[in-house]
Amino acid sequence: MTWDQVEREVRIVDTSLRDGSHAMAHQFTEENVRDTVRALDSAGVSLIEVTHGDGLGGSTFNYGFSLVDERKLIAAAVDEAKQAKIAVLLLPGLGTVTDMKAAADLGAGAVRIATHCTEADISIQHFTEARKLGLETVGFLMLSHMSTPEALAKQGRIMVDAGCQCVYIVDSAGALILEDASVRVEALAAEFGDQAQVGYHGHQNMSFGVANSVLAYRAGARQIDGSLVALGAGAGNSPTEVLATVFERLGVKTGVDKDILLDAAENVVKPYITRLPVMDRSSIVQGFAGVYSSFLLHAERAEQRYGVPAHEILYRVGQKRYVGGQEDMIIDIALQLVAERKAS
Ligand SMILES: CC[C@H](O)CC(=O)C(=O)O
Ligand SMILES: [Mn+2]
Repeated sequence: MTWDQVEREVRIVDTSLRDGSHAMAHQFTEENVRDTVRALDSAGVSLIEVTHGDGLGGSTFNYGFSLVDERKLIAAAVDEAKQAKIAVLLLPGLGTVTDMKAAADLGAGAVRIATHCTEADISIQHFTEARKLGLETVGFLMLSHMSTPEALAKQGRIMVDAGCQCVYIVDSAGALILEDASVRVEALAAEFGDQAQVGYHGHQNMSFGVANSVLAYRAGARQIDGSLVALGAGAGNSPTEVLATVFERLGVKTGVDKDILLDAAENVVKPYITRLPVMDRSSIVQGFAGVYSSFLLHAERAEQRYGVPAHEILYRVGQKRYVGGQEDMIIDIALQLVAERKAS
């Protein structure tokens, strides 16, 4: 059975094995992937994302090397999934069309193409090629808090015209608070009508992941991301098991079995997590200052190396409005802070 045959009013998409890769410092084993996909698949989750945290081709010095080649992990996920489709993430400029074709050859059925929220035009070629490959297509407008609903709708329109079937408001920094999320979703839904769906991807840095997801659904979002045990960058994503429980309590059909997800969170994912996502000072600062969640571990490493607190580094990153791809600049900020401390 495919996801569109099951009665569901909203589709819960799981990104534990992609966004969670940031929190795991990209150290997923094949066994982690197999166990997690088996559990999600049996719970009825119809789309499961598996890739390096920064998408296809992300295993590099700048972003951090994967323990296991992501192609091996994608193949393992495809092998375990009985009903679910496996999705891969691609950031144009980091991942290539060749990487996307290789993922499709391995059996991936969907690609989620992510750009900074003002740069949708760099995704056009990738959407065109993805549709030729017969992949389901999703667009991510990352760091959506940095733009207005109207501007986001225009960027979403670029993706839809290029062949994207669902555009996400991505709260990469966990910076959106309640209406901030719903007005953005509403603007996209009004722009697309029935030409494309709208999705919502939340982070828990200021604890709004699940609440924003409910508001996003009410504003018209039909795909909502989560991660088991919130496993994701920063303070993590909206927990998949909580999304399923809350939607069931609200009487919104998701087509997934919350009890299997609750069991998977406790007994499959929690035992292998090396660093539980938490709302601590650094991740809360990320939400407040609007900093990309995946910068957290980079800032923590800079703290270890240069002796300046990660939360101070992250404040400065927020002031400078850095975006994805500027991970190496975190070191510059740490060095500046060291110099300022010496000078004072
Ligand atoms: C580097 C890609 C990024 O982690 C995508 C995402 O999940 C987000 O922006 O929140
Ligand atoms: Mn994310």
